[in-house]
Amino acid sequence: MDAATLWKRYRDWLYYHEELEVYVDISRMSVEPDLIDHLTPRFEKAFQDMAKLEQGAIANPDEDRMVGHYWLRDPDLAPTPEIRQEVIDTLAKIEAFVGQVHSGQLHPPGGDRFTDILSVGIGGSALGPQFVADALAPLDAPLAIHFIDNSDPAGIDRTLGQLGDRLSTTLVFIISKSGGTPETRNGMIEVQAAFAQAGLDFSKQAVAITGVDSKLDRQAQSEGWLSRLPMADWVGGRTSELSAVGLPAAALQGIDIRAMLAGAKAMDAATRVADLKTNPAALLALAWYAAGKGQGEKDMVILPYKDSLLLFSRYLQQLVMESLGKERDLDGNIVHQGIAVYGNKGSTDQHAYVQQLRDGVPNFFATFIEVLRDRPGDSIEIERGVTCGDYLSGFLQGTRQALFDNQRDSITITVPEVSPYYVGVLIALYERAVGLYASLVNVNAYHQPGVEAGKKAAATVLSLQQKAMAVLKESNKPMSLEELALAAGAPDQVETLYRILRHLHANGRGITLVGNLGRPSSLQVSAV
Ligand SMILES: O=P(O)(O)OC[C@H]1O[C@](O)(CO)[C@@H](O)[C@@H]1O
Repeated sequence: MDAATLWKRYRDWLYYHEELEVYVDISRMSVEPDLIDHLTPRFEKAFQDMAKLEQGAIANPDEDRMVGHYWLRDPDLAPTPEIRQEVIDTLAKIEAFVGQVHSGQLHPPGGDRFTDILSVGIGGSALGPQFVADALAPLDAPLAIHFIDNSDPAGIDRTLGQLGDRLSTTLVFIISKSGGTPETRNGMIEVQAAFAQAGLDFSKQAVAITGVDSKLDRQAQSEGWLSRLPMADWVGGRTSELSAVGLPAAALQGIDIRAMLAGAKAMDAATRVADLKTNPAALLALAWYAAGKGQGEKDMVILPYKDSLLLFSRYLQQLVMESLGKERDLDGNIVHQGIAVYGNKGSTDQHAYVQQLRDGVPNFFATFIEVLRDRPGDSIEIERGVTCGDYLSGFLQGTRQALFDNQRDSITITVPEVSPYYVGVLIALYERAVGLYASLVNVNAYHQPGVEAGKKAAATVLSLQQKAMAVLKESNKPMSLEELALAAGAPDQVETLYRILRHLHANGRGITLVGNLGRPSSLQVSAV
């Protein structure tokens, strides 16, 4: 394509929202006019689907739930006065709680002020708060945040070690919509044990953020925890950052949550427009469709050229992959849908995997996130007339060009700055794009049946471990793996058993393994 044609194409496709000061450029994506014609009726349906969802339709038929994250930033859109009031009351409760913590009215038993937050949660109950903290928390945040988002003992120790003596002034958030996620439960029990060991009263420093009347909610109530903040049934984990999941921690760190909500609300309005070329989320959905032929054939590589947006790709990974990665479509057909998402940040990635993006397997499209303002205040010149920020900007343009020259497509999203408002804008933009794309490819974006399989299998493994240990304690002679599996009632689970025993052995957990560890059939196992 010659320069004049490309420049025309750029101008034809460029989306700019004057009030929001946000640009979306899909001119470097191969979108054929035929595709637009083909998708126009589907987009009409997608816009209608989103309108129905915002009006309170059951958008998640499997779970018989409404999907209402849009109401969080504009309660007037809520489908009933009760939900509207629920949103307003929860925000008021969050702000009152934050005010009391900041003023010291709510304080730990052993100090005047809380100094830290320890946020325990996983998936949607962690990724939003992590992204927002990394993007926006000021260096002198009133409270510093730490996360436990896994069942990894060493990871938990590391986080607790970082807190050290400040555990006595740490506010603990246990965040789980369902209130029953094992990793979060495990993290909570570990933290409770650390409190007990330090002679501290966990309940005086703990806050439950969970669905009303969940197991966690009931526990917090019966143990008299410091506070309980409600998660609405109609907010999904991966769209919960602007709910009680993300707002309390953000506000405690001194982040302007009203600005985050305002940014999301403004982007919601911009993406409500039922017209493909003037709706930035629809443009993204169209570009994704064009790249992967509506079947996720190309991965989405997110390249924010700003350090503070580093975790955006991890956040989007859940939002996009848990929403779109589905075996069946809404009619029950097997479709194996999804778009793989990964990314890090530019220009750092230019010295890592951009080599493959430029020259290697062409199985992706890139999304550049450009931030116009380099830093608050002026920059020094690195060379005559050139700043560090000019370099970053040049690297972005250069990589975009180099990819295009080698037939690698890219989208560019441009925002003026990284601020609470624009984090809200970006979250809302992608939430809507995912909703629209899901409608284009006819999948339910709001359930996650696939996650259950791994959870069930893990429960089976732990149950086998308990049975095997019980058998070993009863037995007075060493057994082979096959004998033990048979005695534990799982003759076809020898490999699983071998791996369980190897792990127990490595941790000195009451078994002896004699034989060659690399030759399972040589092993004899007994209880210590
Ligand atoms: O907030 P919860 O209920 O603990 O769930 C955490 C995460 O687990 C999932 O349900 C998947 O297992 C996610 O969808 C969710 O964000």
